[in-house]
Amino acid sequence: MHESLSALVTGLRGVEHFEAAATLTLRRMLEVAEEAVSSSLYAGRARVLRGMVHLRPGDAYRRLVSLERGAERAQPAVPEEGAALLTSATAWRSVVRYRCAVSIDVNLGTLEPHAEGAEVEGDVALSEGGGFSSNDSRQRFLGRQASHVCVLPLRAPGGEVEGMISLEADCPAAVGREFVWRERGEALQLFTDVAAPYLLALPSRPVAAAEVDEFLPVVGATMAGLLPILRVFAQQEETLLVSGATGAGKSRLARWCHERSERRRGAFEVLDLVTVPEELQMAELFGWKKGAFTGAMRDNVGSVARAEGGTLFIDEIDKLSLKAQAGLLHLLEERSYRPLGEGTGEKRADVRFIIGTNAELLGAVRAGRFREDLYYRVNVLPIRMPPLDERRDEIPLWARYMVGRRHRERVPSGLARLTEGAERLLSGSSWPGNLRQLDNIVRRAYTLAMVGHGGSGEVVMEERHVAQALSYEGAPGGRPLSEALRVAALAFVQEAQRRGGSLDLDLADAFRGFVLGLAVRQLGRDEAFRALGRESLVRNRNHHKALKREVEKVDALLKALGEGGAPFADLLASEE
Ligand SMILES: Nc1ncnc2c1ncn2[C@@H]1O[C@H](COP(=O)(O)OP(=O)(O)OP(=O)(O)O)[C@@H](O)[C@H]1O
Repeated sequence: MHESLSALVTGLRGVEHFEAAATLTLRRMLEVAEEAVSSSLYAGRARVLRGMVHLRPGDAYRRLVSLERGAERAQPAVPEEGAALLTSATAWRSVVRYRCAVSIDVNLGTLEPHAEGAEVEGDVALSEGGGFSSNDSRQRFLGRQASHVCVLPLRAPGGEVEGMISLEADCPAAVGREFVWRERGEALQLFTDVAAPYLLALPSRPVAAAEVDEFLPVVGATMAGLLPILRVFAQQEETLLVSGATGAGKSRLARWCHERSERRRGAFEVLDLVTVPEELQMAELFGWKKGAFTGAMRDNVGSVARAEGGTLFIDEIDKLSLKAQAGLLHLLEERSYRPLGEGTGEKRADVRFIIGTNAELLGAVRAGRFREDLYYRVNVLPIRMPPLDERRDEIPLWARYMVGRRHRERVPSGLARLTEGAERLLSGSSWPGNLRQLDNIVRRAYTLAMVGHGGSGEVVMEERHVAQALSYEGAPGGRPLSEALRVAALAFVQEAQRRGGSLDLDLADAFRGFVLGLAVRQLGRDEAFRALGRESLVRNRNHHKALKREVEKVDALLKALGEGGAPFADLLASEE
């Protein structure tokens, strides 16, 4: 065992991607399981099937890898038939709750934590909140022949459970009896603990972004890591929960999933609860019959009926009233509903649900504003859309895509582009409003660029257009200056670290140059110096020297970064 453990450590030191680390770890752990089976009383009557690594910090899936026993080569993050290879929400909750290995007897529906003294859970706890209660998770295990499953927590250095490793075996002879998991539990946990720092820290292997389309036109490094999971989630019938900040692109992602599902030929319906008053939510969802309430002049189908055979995306779910929550829960559990004013009989709903939220739903549960049973019912396949600030590599790509789209709306042929400086400025800004805010700025900058455009030839969006568009963003709700500075400082530190000491602290003085350069560009020379409290420099005709000194610091920084260029040279030239 020690040999196997040190071989794992050596192997992990040499890998660069999460997928490789996960495959290596699973291979070793499956060997341990196999040895245990062959020396147990189930030798010859049990098969070790597969293992899975599943990262889920903050309660949303981040990465997923599975390895079939006997598969020698590293396999894709999610195999083609991956639809069946999801872990169970119940298993995940048990690992988070007990923070130790847990054995699951799928046929009996029991789960047993390995730690001494931890209480044993039976059917009741398993059926709590949407896991095995809906039979989906259990069916998933049964569907892939797993009778006995061991789940082990992946713990971060602070002790938080940020993922899990699960191992599956087929051993009908052991139904209701102790399987090998408990006996080898400590060893398996040791492998898990050794691998945890690598699994939790390594980036995902970049994937070919074949999935790119108008709903997900840009896939940077972070989104590339999520794509394998999204691809699997898209094909499920179970409810998908998409969380993320406002404007991050949740509804487009929901549409992307619909387009990749078996239901793509059906309707994609959106019900945004922000736009529906509480008293009308039930009616909007389920529809109504003429006379069901004052003002109901004729029959009306609701969102569920419109989405029949397709997908219903319900956005801002936390805005749902408690009454409508009860209605939705019934719908999700029974797959049936009754339009308002319909006397008897329920309609069947053949709909896949995708739920969107930018609120922290568990907080709403704790505050008593959201039903716990509904929370578990919608939290089956959770995914978090990262904010734009967590996928900054995408900013210039999105900007180019948005400019192109905007231009085509106005002029079907012809070209529009951003200058390097314009892209750099967008990349350096922060985006609390995410893609929606970026889209707004790009549109504004495009309009500004069109003002000076003669009407023919390429439209070029320059840095000054972007700067001007950004200047309108000083509205409340924008990021405070101190925070923006913190983000910039952090970027500087990270870059310095990456370059191993070649980025001198004095180069951070470039900030003054950026401030002055951008101010002159936006406000004009005199007004800029006045706004920044240096009017006297203009009066004494010292302003040119001051401007030159400061923008040279910008040039020095860009040179050190290897980017080159002199973004404010034109300001100096016009003074000469
Ligand atoms: N694929 C895309 N193509 C073009 N623009 C996009 C795309 N995705 C997002 N955007 C821009 O971002 C805006 C917000 O996108 P979306 O509505 O999907 O976000 P959301 O996370 O659902 O927002 P909210 O939580 O506020 O409902 C869009 O209106 C559009 O301006």
